[in-house]
Amino acid sequence: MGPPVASRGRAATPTVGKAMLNKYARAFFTRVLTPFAAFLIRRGVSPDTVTLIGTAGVVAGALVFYPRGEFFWGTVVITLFVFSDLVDGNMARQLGRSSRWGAFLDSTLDRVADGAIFGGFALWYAGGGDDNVLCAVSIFCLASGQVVSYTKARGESIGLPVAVNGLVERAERLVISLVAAGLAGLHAFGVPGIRYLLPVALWIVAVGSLVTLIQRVVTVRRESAEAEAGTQRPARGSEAAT
Ligand SMILES: CCCCCCCC/C=C\CCCCCCCC(=O)OC[C@H](COP(=O)(O)O[C@@H]1[C@H](O)[C@H](OP(=O)(O)O)[C@@H](O)[C@H](O)[C@H]1O)OC(=O)CCCCCCC/C=C\CCCCCCCC
Ligand SMILES: Nc1ccn([C@@H]2O[C@H](COP(=O)(O)O)[C@@H](O)[C@H]2O)c(=O)n1
Ligand SMILES: [Mg+2]
Ligand SMILES: [Mg+2]
Repeated sequence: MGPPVASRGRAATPTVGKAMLNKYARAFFTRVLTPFAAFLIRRGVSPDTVTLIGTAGVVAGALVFYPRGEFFWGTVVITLFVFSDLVDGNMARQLGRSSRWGAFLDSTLDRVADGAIFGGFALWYAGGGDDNVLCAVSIFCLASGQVVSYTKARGESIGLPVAVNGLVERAERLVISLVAAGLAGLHAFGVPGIRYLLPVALWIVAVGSLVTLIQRVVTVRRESAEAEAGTQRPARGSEAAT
């Protein structure tokens, strides 16, 4: 087994097949957030500090507000902190200090933040939201999102490129859910007919995550078969010798 293909995180991510947001929105937000990242660097803040505080803010916003059905304020708090996930890497790159540890910390805490967001939805539907089906859909979104990310991490750890990102990456999962939750939260301010956006978004994320999971598993199976065939193919001329 060779060394992990993508052990340094984003630099090794294949550019083909990137999902739309990661392809286009990331470049835009990089331009917008670079001055802020530079400001934090000048103030002596480290990328790891931004990663940790950003995750803590997302977790707090999700678990304080969502289980009570306060979707507007929960989404406002989460949105304030979630962009730290783009700022930390930006700071590391400006400092020339992108590291394996940073990639590990970033990805690991992404999973924590996602767990809190979809866990917050599940807690609402298990309690005051009183909807077992939507509670189950929220749990499915939580679990499938984690597994989707795991497929890439595990595939790369066994030396495969995993050259597919799939239909619904993390950025899509977050944008679809958070935009819908923020808008659904306006129901509390008297905006009619809007609270159904969150259930619709959760179903979209659930189905999209399942499709993405299948895309990634199929890719890893193909790449794995190609890699095995490559290593098991007899050396040239060895057939004649036996
Ligand atoms: C009047 C109504 C008011 C409503 C209140 C406010 C609403 C605000 C609504 C939404 C805001 C959504 C913001 C979401 C921003 C997400 C940014 C982000 O952090 O994305 C993370 C993503 C991935 O980062 P990484 O590369 O660090 O992570 C990798 C990833 O997790 C992999 O997982 P996988 O994809 O495989 O499942 C792991 O495998 C890997 O380990 C890990 O490293 O970053 C990006 O992809 C970059 C693109 C970001 C795009 C952001 C787009 C934001 C678009 C719109 C926001 C504003 C919309 C406002 C609408 C308001 C509507 C009312
Ligand atoms: N504390 C951190 C966080 C991130 N990195 C590096 O940035 C990459 C992720 O970039 P994002 O734009 O998606 O945040 C990650 O793979 C690391 O290389 C870091 O070094 N320290
Ligand atoms: Mg990050
Ligand atoms: Mg991240």
